[in-house]
Amino acid sequence: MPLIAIYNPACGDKTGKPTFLLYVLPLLFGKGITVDRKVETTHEGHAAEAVSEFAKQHSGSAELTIVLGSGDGTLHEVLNALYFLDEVRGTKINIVLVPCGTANALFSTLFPPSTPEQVKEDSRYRMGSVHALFDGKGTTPVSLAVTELKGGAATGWGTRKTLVSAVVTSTALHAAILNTSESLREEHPGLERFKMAAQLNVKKWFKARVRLLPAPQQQAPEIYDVQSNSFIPASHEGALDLEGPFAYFLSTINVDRLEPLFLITPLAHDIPPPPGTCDIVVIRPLRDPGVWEDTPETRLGFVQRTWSAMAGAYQAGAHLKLRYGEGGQLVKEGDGQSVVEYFRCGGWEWHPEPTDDAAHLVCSDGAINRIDTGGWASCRVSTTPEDRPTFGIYVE
Ligand SMILES: Nc1ncnc2c1ncn2[C@@H]1O[C@H](COP(=O)(O)OP(=O)(O)OP(=O)(O)O)[C@@H](O)[C@H]1O
Repeated sequence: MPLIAIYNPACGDKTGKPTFLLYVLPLLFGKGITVDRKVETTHEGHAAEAVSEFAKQHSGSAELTIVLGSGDGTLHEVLNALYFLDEVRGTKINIVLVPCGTANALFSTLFPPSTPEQVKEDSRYRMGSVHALFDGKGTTPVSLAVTELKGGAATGWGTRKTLVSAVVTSTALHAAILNTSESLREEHPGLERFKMAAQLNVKKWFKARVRLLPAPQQQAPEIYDVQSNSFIPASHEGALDLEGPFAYFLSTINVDRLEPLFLITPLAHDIPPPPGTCDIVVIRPLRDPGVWEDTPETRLGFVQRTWSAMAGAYQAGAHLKLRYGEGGQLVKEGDGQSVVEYFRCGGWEWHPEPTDDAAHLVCSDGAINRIDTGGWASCRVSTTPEDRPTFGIYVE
């Protein structure tokens, strides 16, 4: 089976190159596995170029293997390059994932670490996917969310850009954090840059309207009900509209976390999602009984609510229990409004208010894109993989 090994030497704490030279390539060699091409990426987009060229050369192969040393961003590049390539329609793409990035959301979901340091320091743990290849284990399918950025009146109404995500698609605070964090990468290569970026953006509210769409097998989008610990229909039929403003709007597939210990969508693990669905976490400040309007004061006052929810995600998903108590304080029990709304459905539309520039950012696995003024974004979990390649990751 054709096999390409690619590593990004610049991602995370820049250990991709020594990891491949000291561990991955010798292990493959020791097992007699032929590496048809080896690529050290030299620039953004290089991984996409390399896999596209390799796939074209091996057009017609039923399967291709990619040994990838990266974070979620380079994986995103690879998936986007191959998803749209005619030469690999119907091809099974098997990925051996070696975590070399900053957050490594997909790897740490598939291989939950016992400590956050394990992803950086435990070389046996980091080779989990490599060993799964050796052991002849099958691959776990990777679901994909397809996001279309639609133009506005000034730029034409059609689809301006299509993005494929395997981890996260978000707007609002999370997209703002990823946008800011890129400028901090050089000085702060570790996870701390996401916390610094959060500090800089947490006061913002994002003006938009959302439509949640049911998956093919759902009558309606579903919402998590903490009392019954299950998902229940969120509307009587069809789509569900959510009015903003939003503090947080984020959807995931394949993962329950965005960092080894940041479990933002923990139900993706606890209540396994049916095919064709994504998990969505929303925070809307106007659900707070103490917030009547959008003013600089209410935005400032809400900051602590958002921090509490984010802190809960770091405490094994405790944010799902947070609700507004009678005195306005946050509590973990009772029947007050939940701070976080947790949905499961087939996709969503995000319609930003044209005047709110910050609401126009869309994050797709860490890559930041901008919706045209007057435009909107449509995200759907892919349910028609027949005319596309399929992707799987080797997991122990
Ligand atoms: N040699 C290079 N120099 C600079 N950037 C590169 C190079 N090779 C690849 N890139 C880019 O580096 C970016 C970051 O990579 P990646 O997302 O995999 O790591 P990360 O951001 O550290 O980890 P994570 O996404 O898990 O937080 C990608 O957008 C990729 O295109």
